[in-house]
Amino acid sequence: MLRIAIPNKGSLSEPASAMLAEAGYRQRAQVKDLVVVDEANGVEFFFLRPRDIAVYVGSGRLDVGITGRDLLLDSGAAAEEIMPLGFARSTFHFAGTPGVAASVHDLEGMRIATSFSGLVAKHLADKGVTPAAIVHLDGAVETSLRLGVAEVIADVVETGSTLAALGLKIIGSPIMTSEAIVIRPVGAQPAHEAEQRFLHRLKGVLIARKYVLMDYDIRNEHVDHAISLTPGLESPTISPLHRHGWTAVRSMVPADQAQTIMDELESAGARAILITQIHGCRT
Ligand SMILES: Nc1ncnc2c1ncn2[C@@H]1O[C@H](COP(=O)(O)OP(=O)(O)OP(=O)(O)O)[C@@H](O)[C@H]1O
Ligand SMILES: O=P(O)(O)OC[C@H]1O[C@H](OP(=O)(O)OP(=O)(O)O)[C@H](O)[C@@H]1O
Ligand SMILES: [Mg+2]
Repeated sequence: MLRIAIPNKGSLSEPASAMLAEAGYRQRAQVKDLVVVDEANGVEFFFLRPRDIAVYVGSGRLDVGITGRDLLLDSGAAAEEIMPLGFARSTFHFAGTPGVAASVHDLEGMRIATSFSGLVAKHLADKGVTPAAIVHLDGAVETSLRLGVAEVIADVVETGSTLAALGLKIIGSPIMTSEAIVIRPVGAQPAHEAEQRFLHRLKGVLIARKYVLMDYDIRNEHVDHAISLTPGLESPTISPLHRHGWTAVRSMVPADQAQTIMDELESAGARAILITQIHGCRT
């Protein structure tokens, strides 16, 4: 059986489970369930702390896992990213009270509080900066400044509202950008047929979320122009309409551009333009 690590809590947990359900896998009946066996798909899911997932996968005890890119780098585990999943997007920054530092080089000799000590230590070493200390905290890192534990923090930023609420400013450029990813042990090949199927299913979910299906009718002489607006992933489907001189076109288009493309098709003479949501996909 393929053994997969899934986050049991935090920002990664719910979207990861939603994606697996969309991919047709059995999910937890209770939030406290630690293991779910999906016999039909040859998969066993282990619900683990997001931080521990890279450690389990890096050790080879589990075949694949879903975690954050920042957590993978922070762990230093011998696991590698094989697929980005597009949720739990964030950036990772240094921050402090206004004026405390302008760039990473000003952090020399300062105390830096973070939940990502491995990631911060590596980044500072790469930049040739030696802090006085990296203070490891489990969370609520922003509060550490007010309590005098550190001069600067390094933390996850999504909307920036936590920093803004405390009057803190970002220092320098982002240390990294992160999102949920699939990982496997460094150098491992897909061990099981079930692993290939798992990756294909997730890829299918990503495409189904990103695209919609567009149908429209257009006069034959405008087909070439219309197709340049809706080229599809490979090639659009073209069928003759019963009404003479007209063609029906079906194509996949990026969901976030669908309305603009409809405007352009309408101007190009297309009629009966329909959008249908895609519930599943294999390319
Ligand atoms: N506000 C956020 N928006 C988007 N992604 C986030 C946010 N906070 C954390 N993450 C991402 O979630 C992952 C951290 O997961 P983890 O579950 O350890 O922390 P968490 O989501 O902050 O949960 P908690 O702090 O409640 O334990 C990282 O990849 C991080 O980039
Ligand atoms: O830029 P924002 O949208 O404000 O999001 C970023 C905040 O979200 C996370 O905190 P979380 O709520 O997980 O608490 P934690 O600090 O205890 O991890 C992160 O650690 C930041 O504090
Ligand atoms: Mg958090």
